[in-house]
Amino acid sequence: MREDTQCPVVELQGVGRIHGSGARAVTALDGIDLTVAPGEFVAVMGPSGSGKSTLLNLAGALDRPTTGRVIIAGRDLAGLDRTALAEVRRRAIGFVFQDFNLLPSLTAAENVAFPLELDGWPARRARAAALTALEQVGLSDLADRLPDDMSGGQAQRAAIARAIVGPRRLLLADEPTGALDSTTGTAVIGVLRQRADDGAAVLMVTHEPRFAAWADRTVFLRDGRMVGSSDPADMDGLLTAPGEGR
Ligand SMILES: Nc1ncnc2c1ncn2[C@@H]1O[C@H](COP(=O)(O)OP(=O)(O)OP(=O)(O)O)[C@@H](O)[C@H]1O
Repeated sequence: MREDTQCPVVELQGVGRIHGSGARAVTALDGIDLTVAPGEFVAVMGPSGSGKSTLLNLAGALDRPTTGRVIIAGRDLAGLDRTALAEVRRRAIGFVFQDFNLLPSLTAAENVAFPLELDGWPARRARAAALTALEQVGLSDLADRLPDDMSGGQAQRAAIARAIVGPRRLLLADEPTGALDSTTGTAVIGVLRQRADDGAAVLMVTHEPRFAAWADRTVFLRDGRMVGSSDPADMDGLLTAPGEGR
């Protein structure tokens, strides 16, 4: 057990990702080395187009690198077929997508319980875990509501509940506060912080230094390369690309 908790949950070694090919090839990431340990909360910042979502997709086994290695819970993804990759995603990883990806025909509680049921949990136990996760994000009252009847912020919180439910070791969040007001955003970041304190590895993309401040460290991307890793309070000058409004 002790040894297991020392092993990184996710490791990117010399990772590069080129989208497309030929004249249309875009180097989204180049030479990325990143390790996230159990209990560690890492923020990823950088201008639009710097490769943050690509990095998260690779760390979440949703994409494969063009070069380098991605290792999740000690398993090199290069050696896994589609079925094994899907199992790693289902069992080990919770993912909060920028556009939430809730299933429209399922209620909030059903959306949250769904990955557990896919994993063989009995329905009643999965629902109980889903209700606990919804309570953690302040959404208990909306457990039986459909995504179309929720505000953007409510849907985002349901997506976060789905990512934190169950015993997942890696939590990946792509701008999880984007649709939330400041108070709710802070509460949600508190939930992610708590997951890390409970032993999960958390990797979160954010544009907001005040949310990155909750992380143990922040890595900064620009043009697909890691250009810094430091206290978010010192990074304001790095956050905005020339001519960019953010
Ligand atoms: N499927 C794709 N096909 C072609 N190019 C892509 C694809 N996905 C991303 N890119 C390009 O790769 C680069 C990195 O994109 P990525 O979405 O990872 O950046 P980002 O930092 O997450 O941006 P944002 O903050 O706007 O979400 C960009 O130039 C983008 O246009």
